Amino acid sequence: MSTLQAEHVYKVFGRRPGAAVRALRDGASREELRTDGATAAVIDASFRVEPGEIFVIMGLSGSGKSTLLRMLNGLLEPTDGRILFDGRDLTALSRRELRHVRSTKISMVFQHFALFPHRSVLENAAYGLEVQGADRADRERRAAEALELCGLSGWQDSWPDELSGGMQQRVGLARALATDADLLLMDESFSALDPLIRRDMQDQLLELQKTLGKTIVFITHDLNEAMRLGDGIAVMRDGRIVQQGTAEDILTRPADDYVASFVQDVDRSRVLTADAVMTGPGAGCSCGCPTVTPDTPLADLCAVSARVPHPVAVTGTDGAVVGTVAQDRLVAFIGDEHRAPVRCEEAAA
Ligand SMILES: Nc1ncnc2c1ncn2[C@@H]1O[C@H](COP(=O)(O)OP(=O)(O)OP(=O)(O)O)[C@@H](O)[C@H]1O
Repeated sequence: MSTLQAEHVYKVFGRRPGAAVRALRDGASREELRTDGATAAVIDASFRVEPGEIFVIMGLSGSGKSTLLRMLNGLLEPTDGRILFDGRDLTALSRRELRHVRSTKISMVFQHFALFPHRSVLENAAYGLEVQGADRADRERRAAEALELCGLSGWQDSWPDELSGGMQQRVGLARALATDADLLLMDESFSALDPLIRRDMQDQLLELQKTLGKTIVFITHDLNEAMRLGDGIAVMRDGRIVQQGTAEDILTRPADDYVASFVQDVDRSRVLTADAVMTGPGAGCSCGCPTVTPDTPLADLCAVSARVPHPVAVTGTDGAVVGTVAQDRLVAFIGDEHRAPVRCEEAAA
């Protein structure tokens, strides 16, 4: 499993990129650079993706996501800063070494499935292995395994145009998985799919991730998708990462008004879980009423809370009470209200 790290990475397109980075460090704005003919696509991006983690880079169009992703797989060279893959500086590798890393350690899954129309599903899934130079029997075996993982066994001999959009994207995913690469880079991979199929794909990715434990960087402009998938999320705006954290961090402590305006439409009851709202275990509960686990979404916690006449106990894997959630606190979190509750007479005063 692999670690990926970006250290103060900049990418400037256009005139005098080195001078533009110095100007940015001295406080110049992106607009000022633009009048000088330079576009600062990525500005001072730093993050670390741990092995087996799904790291989501989220931002609107033009915020710099794709440029950042292309630097992560060495397709673009940073104007400044370093990309470390398993501790090795990608920018310091020779072309040959970089090609080797890209074909064996890193796989990409694109938004538009990029399948070859005149190759069968199996041949499409085997494409990355062909690039690696694997022999035919090996490629077919590994591609068939990957297709099975993605729920496509039985479709090996079909042509891409016989498959629905969701299935084609699964072939794209199988192609990325077949190579055994540790790092998957997914660029808006589910954005072209209908909402229900998109949700299915997200579930399937989370399911696969449990067994395969890849290190995944996932680009999206959809905050709900980011929150469903991401162990860690970076929110980009105008080339900068304006906030990094878990879905809960971003939802409950947005770094600025921009992030706050983004999260206002998120369904908090589905994203937040019991451990975000629980307080200390207190006296616990011995009456045998229903309890929840820390990863229970608030929507499900509400259902339990409605049936229990006192705070709901949150229990760990060993059954011990690790926290409690009072109903007023639960309602406050769903309503994005963090102040202490007030009593009627105080409210009226
Ligand atoms: N090759 C290039 N030359 C000049 N400017 C570029 C180049 N590639 C990207 N840019 C600019 O860099 C900025 C960031 O673009 P980028 O494509 O990385 O954003 P994005 O968040 O991925 O957007 P989208 O979701 O629309 O792809 C934009 O202003 C874009 O116009």
